[in-house]
Amino acid sequence: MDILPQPAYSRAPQRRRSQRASSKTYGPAFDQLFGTSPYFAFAVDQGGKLLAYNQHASTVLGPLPAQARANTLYATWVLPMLQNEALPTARMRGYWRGEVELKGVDGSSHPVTQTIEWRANTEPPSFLCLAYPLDDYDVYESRLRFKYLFEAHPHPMWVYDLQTLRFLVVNAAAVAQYGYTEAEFLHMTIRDIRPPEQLERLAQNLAAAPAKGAEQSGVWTHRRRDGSRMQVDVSSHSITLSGRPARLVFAHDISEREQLKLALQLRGRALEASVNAIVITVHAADGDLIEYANPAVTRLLGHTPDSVLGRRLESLLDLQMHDEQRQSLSAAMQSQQAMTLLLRPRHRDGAQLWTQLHVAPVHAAEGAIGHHVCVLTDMTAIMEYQAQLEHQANHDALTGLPNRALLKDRMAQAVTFSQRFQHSLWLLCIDLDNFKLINDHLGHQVGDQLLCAIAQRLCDGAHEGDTVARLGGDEFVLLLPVANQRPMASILALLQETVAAPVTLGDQVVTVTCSIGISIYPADGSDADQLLKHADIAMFRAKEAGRNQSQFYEAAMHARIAERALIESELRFALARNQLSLVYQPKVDLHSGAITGMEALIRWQHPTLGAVSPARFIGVAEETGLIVAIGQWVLRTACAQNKAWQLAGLPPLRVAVNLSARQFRDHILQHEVRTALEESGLEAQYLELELTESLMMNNVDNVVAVIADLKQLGIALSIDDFGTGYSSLAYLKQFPVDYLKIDQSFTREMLTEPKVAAIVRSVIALGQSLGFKVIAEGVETAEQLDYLRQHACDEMQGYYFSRPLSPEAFAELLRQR
Ligand SMILES: Nc1nc2c(ncn2[C@@H]2O[C@@H]3COP(=O)(O)O[C@H]4[C@@H](O)[C@H](n5cnc6c(=O)[nH]c(N)nc65)O[C@@H]4COP(=O)(O)O[C@H]3[C@H]2O)c(=O)[nH]1
Repeated sequence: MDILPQPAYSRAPQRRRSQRASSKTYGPAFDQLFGTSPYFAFAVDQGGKLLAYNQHASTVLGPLPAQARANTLYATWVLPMLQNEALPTARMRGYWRGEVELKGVDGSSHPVTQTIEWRANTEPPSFLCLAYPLDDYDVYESRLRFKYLFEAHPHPMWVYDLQTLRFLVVNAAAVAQYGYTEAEFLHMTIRDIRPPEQLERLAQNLAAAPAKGAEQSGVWTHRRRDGSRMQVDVSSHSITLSGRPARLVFAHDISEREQLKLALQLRGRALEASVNAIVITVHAADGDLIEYANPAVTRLLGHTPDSVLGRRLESLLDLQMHDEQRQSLSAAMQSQQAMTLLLRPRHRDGAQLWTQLHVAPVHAAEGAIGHHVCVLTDMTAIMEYQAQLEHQANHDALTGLPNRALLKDRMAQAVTFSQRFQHSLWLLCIDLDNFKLINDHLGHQVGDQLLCAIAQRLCDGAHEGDTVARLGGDEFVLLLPVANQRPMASILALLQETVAAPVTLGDQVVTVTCSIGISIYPADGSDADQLLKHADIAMFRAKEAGRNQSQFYEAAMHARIAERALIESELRFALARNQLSLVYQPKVDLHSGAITGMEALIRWQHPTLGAVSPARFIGVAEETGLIVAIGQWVLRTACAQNKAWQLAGLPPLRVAVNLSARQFRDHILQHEVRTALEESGLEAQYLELELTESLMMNNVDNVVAVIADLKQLGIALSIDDFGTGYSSLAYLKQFPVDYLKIDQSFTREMLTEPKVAAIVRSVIALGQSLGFKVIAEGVETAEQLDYLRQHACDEMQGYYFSRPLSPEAFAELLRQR
């Protein structure tokens, strides 16, 4: 094993011939190989008889006595240990190596490393013994060093022949780590432990092998016996082994280290690439200081990582404004456990953020907390979105006012407050009058703008603590929590004035009034729902009472609302269930007494409610829109009935049908009228439509256009309830009407109220001067009849002549006359 630094005397090997004495018995090959070797070389047979020895052995150990040479070696050069242990072991295993002391003939002692190889194929079979002298202490010590550095080295080491690339010697760690036995290694070349893709690199490396002794190193992939691979850090030195150029290789398995390095690199990269700001603080006597900050810190807080090193986390987060958060942070940094906090740090530019801070303590080897890993997640967008969602859930999208949900919440708080401090609480339900008309005529955009403008005005007038809410549509609510300290009457008046002030929307000026319903805590309800319901009822009452009014809730209103709800639900099925019918009231010429026509009046016979008068359900039908379908049915039924009477031979008369404003709004009236006439076959001159005065005056432009269309068909038109609305004479003359109908309230009072009588006379004179016929409704007495006749009223309608009659009764009346 001459990989040891060679002893001084071996550097100039004596190339003398070996003793020839035994060459015949052991063969010339021995002389050739070992004759001039600077080491001890000798061969013995199984009995210990010396077969050959080289010159170095004979020179250093001394020539053997003749009988020893002839008989046995043991008595001279070899210690008993060699005889008793080494040779039997070599015989058994093929090889033995160990340190022994050879004994010179003169009694001198020669420490050597002895290798013994069993050679079964020589004649006779023999042991080839090679020994390296260790008599020099340095050599001995380097041998020991070798033992520990090479053989017992924990990392694989080997020597390979630079020409054949064969392994010449491998250590135990190589055997253990590569999985090959030592014998297998010695039959392999260094190519065998390389994966194919590295062979070219190996070849290049070998070609560029450095000069003797120079170190070469690099990271390679090696293959184990089982095919698995490992990353090895290889360093090698050129040496000479048995006179041949070789390289001593040291291979350090760095697979784990590389994996660890990769894992660390990945983690480092993850830290750098994290969208969350990550800060590592180190524990210091007077508080934790920042030791590391990733780039996300800049994105989140505006500070560069370098600029925050050595600072405190608390100062980085700039939490001066938030005492409580500062305390929580300090508690988290002192806690032994991971903690998560919601904080409001400040960006370097002053912007307030929302962040979630997760603080995790890192324990040092001794167990104490050495570091804290602090992860800051930007929650600003999430929190803002959450706030936005909350706002959306609690506010009206159009006006931004609190919606019903938030109003109820505020009401619940206000009720609690009022209970505790014995205050009263007012709830005002404000509904815009005729808002639907504005929407329909001016468009939804203008409608929306108007709602926003009204919302703004209500807010402007509200006191601190009041809530202005929008419940949808044109309905606003005002919650006045400490109302008993305020002059409510003036508040209501001011409210109505505020709403009614003209609003300029683009190039239009819009004016809208409102109806206000008021409920008061605790008198009108003990909770939000009740108070809202009752304010709503009162608001409906205000609307019924003629709009632009305010109305306080009264218990009786509740019954009316309940009845209205009942009517509404039942009316939906009235048509389909054939519960509706028409009665006809004759119109009579005041001069001739002849029947000139009849007004068709609707009747509803309900199985449980009985006969429901039009006064109870027409208004509901108009509000719910059911009047459109009901109106169509009335029109078709009246036309069909009139035609049926004519076909039955009765004198042709004109049937008058009442129209509601809603029927005008849907723009299908002309179509409906034509269809009713066509289906029934009735000529247009036998149909009259009665329009109320307020209907005509509220939609002048639209009504004028529709009336012009209808008049072209040839039908007659009358203005119903004349005198109850606010007719403008300027408009009146635009309508091509045939009749003015004096409202029955005037007929009823004209004989007792001189002013009413004057109105009646004026209407008659006005109508006739405009070319209309005038008909008085509700004539019940002969006196009324006389008065009307006296003042040249054209026609009358009333119980005095006849109540409304069923079709059969009406036909009978006609027949009798
Ligand atoms: N006290 C008294 N009343 C008299 C007298 N003569 C007639 N009346 C009643 O006066 C109302 C006249 O009808 P209107 O003014 O058009 O007033 C009608 C009309 O506005 C509406 N209406 C009735 N039928 C219809 C319909 O088919 N369509 C529409 N849109 N409204 C209708 O309902 C209102 C009430 O109808 P009715 O209850 O049938 O009431 C009828 C009639 O029965 C009298 O001498 N004394």
